[in-house]
Amino acid sequence: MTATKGLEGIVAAQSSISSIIDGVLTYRGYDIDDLAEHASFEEVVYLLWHGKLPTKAELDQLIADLNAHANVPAAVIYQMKTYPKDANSMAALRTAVSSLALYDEEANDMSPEANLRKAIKLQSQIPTIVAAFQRIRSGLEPIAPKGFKSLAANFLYQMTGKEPDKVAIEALDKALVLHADHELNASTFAARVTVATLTDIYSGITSAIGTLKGPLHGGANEAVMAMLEEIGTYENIEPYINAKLEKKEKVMGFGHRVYKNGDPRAKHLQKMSHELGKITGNMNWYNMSIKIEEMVTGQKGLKPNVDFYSASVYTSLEIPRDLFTPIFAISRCSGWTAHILEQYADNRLIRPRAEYVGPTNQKYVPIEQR
Ligand SMILES: CC(=O)SCCNC(=O)CCNC(=O)[C@H](O)C(C)(C)COP(=O)(O)OP(=O)(O)OC[C@H]1O[C@@H](n2cnc3c(N)ncnc32)[C@H](O)[C@@H]1OP(=O)(O)O
Ligand SMILES: O=C([O-])CC(=O)C(=O)O
Repeated sequence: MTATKGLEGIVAAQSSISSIIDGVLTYRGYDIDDLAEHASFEEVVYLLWHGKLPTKAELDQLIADLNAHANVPAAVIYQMKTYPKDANSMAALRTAVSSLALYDEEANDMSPEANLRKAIKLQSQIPTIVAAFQRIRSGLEPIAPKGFKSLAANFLYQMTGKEPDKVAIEALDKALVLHADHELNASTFAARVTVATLTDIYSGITSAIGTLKGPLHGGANEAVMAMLEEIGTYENIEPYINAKLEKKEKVMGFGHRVYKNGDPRAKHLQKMSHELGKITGNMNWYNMSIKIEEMVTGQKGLKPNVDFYSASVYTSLEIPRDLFTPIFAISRCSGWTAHILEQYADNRLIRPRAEYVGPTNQKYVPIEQR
């Protein structure tokens, strides 16, 4: 038995949800480029869950269901008010989502119908939790969702209390489409491993959120913005990036386990970053990002991943830096739940082996002789 570090190249599941073949990403066979240009996030959620694009009636029903379930139990909001004001945003989300299970009477009902209903509740309540977290720590009361036709619009409204503008809604909606699913990434794998024990969907999503939080995965978008802010000015880029590369430190937002010739989502986010920079009149973060890309790709051959340009996109939308990864979770909830439903439908416990490399033939030594 020989281990493969990080399970690189190991095919660990069959799935019909998304694929990465020759650098092309598809959701249910639809190219991400096509979906990014034309589909709304709600259409993508339907596609991931049901394997087909919705009819107008099916889409309207999904939007109505999402709106109907978007209110979070009062007890969860009450608990959130007791979180430390400087709580880590992903830790807060993980804790709040875990506690949703306590107030859902069908949390442990394993029927496919109940699991789909819980997927709808999670998809609509995670944005409410993220927006409530932002308001509570700002000393404001959480706001109930307004019943907009898009989750992006509801979320922006619930976070700011203002009517969101069209540009912001469209940009966030596209970002949600781009982040929705990604084959067997670490957080989706964590979700599948968790529910393959036949535990409940809330446990699976709680595992996934904890996994997405790390800077090698979803946490990288926040780390990219922290790096841009630390660099501060265009002139500082060269010395900063050169020093990092010389020290063999990672530049956040670059590299990928699967894509070696570039992440197909990054070009969409780069374009959005450019357009939003022009609209807001602040091209600084975009220009800095382009320069960093030139250096990292030029010197290391590493290409930007989905997290790199999403940092400047979210900053242009005036979203606080530590909400970038929670917003990733809002989107990826659709993929996580699709994978959980797929896992339940044809389940087998996920239990690989480890290659043992520790000492052998040890003999117990009584404590007074050690
Ligand atoms: C949504 C997402 O999860 S997308 C990924 C988000 N994560 C990041 O952006 C964090 C920065 N990137 C990375 O840490 C990695 O590229 C990962 C985690 C994405 C992929 O990791 P792996 O497939 O395990 O690649 P690994 O870390 O082994 O890197 C291979 C080589 O490239 C180098 N490398 C990889 N990424 C980077 C980077 N961002 N900056 C500098 N060097 C890098 C490594 O140092 C390593 O060099 P070596 O062979 O000289 O030791
Ligand atoms: O697939 C991965 O390893 C990480 C990633 O890009 C994602 O989850 O979107």
